[in-house]
Amino acid sequence: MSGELSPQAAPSEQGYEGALRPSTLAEFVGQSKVRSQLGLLLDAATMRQHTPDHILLAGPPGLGKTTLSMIVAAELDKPLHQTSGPAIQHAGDLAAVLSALTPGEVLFVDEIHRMARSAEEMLYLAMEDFKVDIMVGKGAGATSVPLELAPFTLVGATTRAGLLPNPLRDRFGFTAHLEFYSDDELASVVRRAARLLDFGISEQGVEEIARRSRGTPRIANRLLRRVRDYSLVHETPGDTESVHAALALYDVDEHGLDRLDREVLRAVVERFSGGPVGLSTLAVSVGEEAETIEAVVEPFLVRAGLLTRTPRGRVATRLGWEHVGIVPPGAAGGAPALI
Ligand SMILES: Nc1ncnc2c1ncn2[C@@H]1O[C@H](COP(=O)(O)OP(=O)(O)OP(=O)(O)O)[C@@H](O)[C@H]1O
Repeated sequence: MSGELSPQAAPSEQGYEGALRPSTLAEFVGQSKVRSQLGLLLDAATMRQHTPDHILLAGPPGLGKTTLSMIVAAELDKPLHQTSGPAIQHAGDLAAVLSALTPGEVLFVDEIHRMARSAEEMLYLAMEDFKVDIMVGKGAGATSVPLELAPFTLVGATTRAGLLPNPLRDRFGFTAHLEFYSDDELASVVRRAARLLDFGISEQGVEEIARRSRGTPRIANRLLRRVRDYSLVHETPGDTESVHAALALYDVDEHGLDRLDREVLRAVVERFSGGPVGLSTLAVSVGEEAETIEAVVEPFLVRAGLLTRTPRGRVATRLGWEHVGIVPPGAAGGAPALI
């Protein structure tokens, strides 16, 4: 198995990321509901010999959206064309991609919520009727020429499903909401990756990495690679001590919070007295993009019970205060106004 990951096959860390991707639905760990729903959709389409409905994958980064798009193409035995919303800035960019698709091809558009409006409108017709109208010429002499497309399946991925306009969202026949993974599921991801990387790690080491991976397979794989580096350089076994030492070096705390998670939580508690604080104010205060805070940091802090979102802004929970090492107001016997 480690032959797949030989230096020739994967000369870089990015290569390892790709090599660790499961390539079938059966190998894909967790998300059991999504797996069965997707499996049924693909099986039925194969039996009918039709292209399946368009698929929208929604959820925080690193939960397997790109991996699932590759699996969809592999299960259908069709080629995959990958692009992303930010790469489609004009309707013409999309027309070029769509007109080059072969029958049954799977088109993966990552960050689909960031596609240009003009392209979105072209996509509606393409998704529904496998047609686009191409504008030829300029000004008063411009004419629209209809162009037939090969039937294709669009797999759109978004970290912010709420930003998709309704007409686009409605044209997907199936929407999968990916959830954070449980510690047990992440332990399976780590075990599988360790086997592929040919790295001997104790069961306690696996569980410790799983616990600190913010519910996210990409992070689990990344932490495993850092522990593997640590063991190699320090000539230590892949045990809990190596996991603790490596993760301490990379600022991952015992709950899996990284530097940015802690900074956001600390800002809410220390600078805004626990909140409520608005997203943009919070983003400025930690010097990060509001979108990163909303899509990457918050979902995990909310899930970990450290932060809540209220109509008036973000509020640190009692656990959140305790996590940054500050006694919440009212905790010593006063009237607690905390969640
Ligand atoms: N269910 C899973 N089982 C095993 N490994 C997984 C699973 N999901 C994701 N991974 C691993 O996590 C890594 C990240 O997954 P992927 O790139 O598919 O996430 P993503 O949701 O597309 O993230 P982003 O939105 O940031 O592009 C992959 O390299 C893959 O090895």
